[in-house]
Amino acid sequence: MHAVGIVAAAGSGLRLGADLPKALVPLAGRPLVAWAVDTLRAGGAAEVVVAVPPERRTEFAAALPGVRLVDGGATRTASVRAALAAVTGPGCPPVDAVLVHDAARPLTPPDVVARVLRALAAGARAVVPVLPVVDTTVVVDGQGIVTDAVPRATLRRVQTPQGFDRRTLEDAYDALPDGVELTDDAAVVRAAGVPVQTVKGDERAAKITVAHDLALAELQAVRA
Ligand SMILES: Nc1ccn([C@@H]2O[C@H](COP(=O)(O)OP(=O)(O)OP(=O)(O)O)[C@@H](O)[C@H]2O)c(=O)n1
Ligand SMILES: C[C@](O)(CO)[C@H](O)COP(=O)(O)O
Repeated sequence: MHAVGIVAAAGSGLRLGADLPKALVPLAGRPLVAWAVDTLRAGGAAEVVVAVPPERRTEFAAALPGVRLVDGGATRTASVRAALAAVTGPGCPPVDAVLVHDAARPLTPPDVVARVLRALAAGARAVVPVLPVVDTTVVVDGQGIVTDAVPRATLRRVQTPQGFDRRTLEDAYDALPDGVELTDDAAVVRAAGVPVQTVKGDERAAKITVAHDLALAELQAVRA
């Protein structure tokens, strides 16, 4: 199966609060985005394209020598849409599958990529890695008072990379009206009525959102 990888790396990382775009923040001396590119390659992506903040292209090019960059957009949905057009548009080599990964999940083991690819090869049109919810989960009102508890046996935390049959992902993005922003690509294909299959995720694929996440990842990277 010929799979291409897209890394969404055009976010600013407001919640992390670094003085660099989050994808350029170093983890064990290497930018987060470089870890994410390596994961996709090691897991089986034949080519990787990275959506970057247009105004920071020079720094991303220096961090990722030889990697194809595209200008990302103001939202994750816009960034993935731009990268998808670049890897599947007219004149691009034929591609069976697309893997969409977050630069913000640098320590994702290549095994997760391989599980997603195996599910696609077995016939799934859309695949996401997931983990169970381990905390009691509640609903609160406007005053922060708990009003209900959510049964969690069927809840899952969704990670990346998410894998798609190429045509399925293209058609779903084409059908998504401009201006509609969804938090991930599985939501885009679900909006088009496509069933999304799950495979086992990995705690090491945690997303770096706040400073504590980066501190934990540093410890993990040192031990790996
Ligand atoms: N316009 C955007 C926004 C986000 N992303 C990417 O989507 C992934 C997941 O987003 P998140 O972790 O929420 O990153 P940020 O949007 O940068 O974080 P924040 O909301 O704290 O600013 C990240 O790898 C981020 O670079 C992107 O490519 N383009
Ligand atoms: C794509 C994602 O990482 C899956 O868990 C997540 O939805 C991104 O979250 P964001 O906060 O909306 O960027």
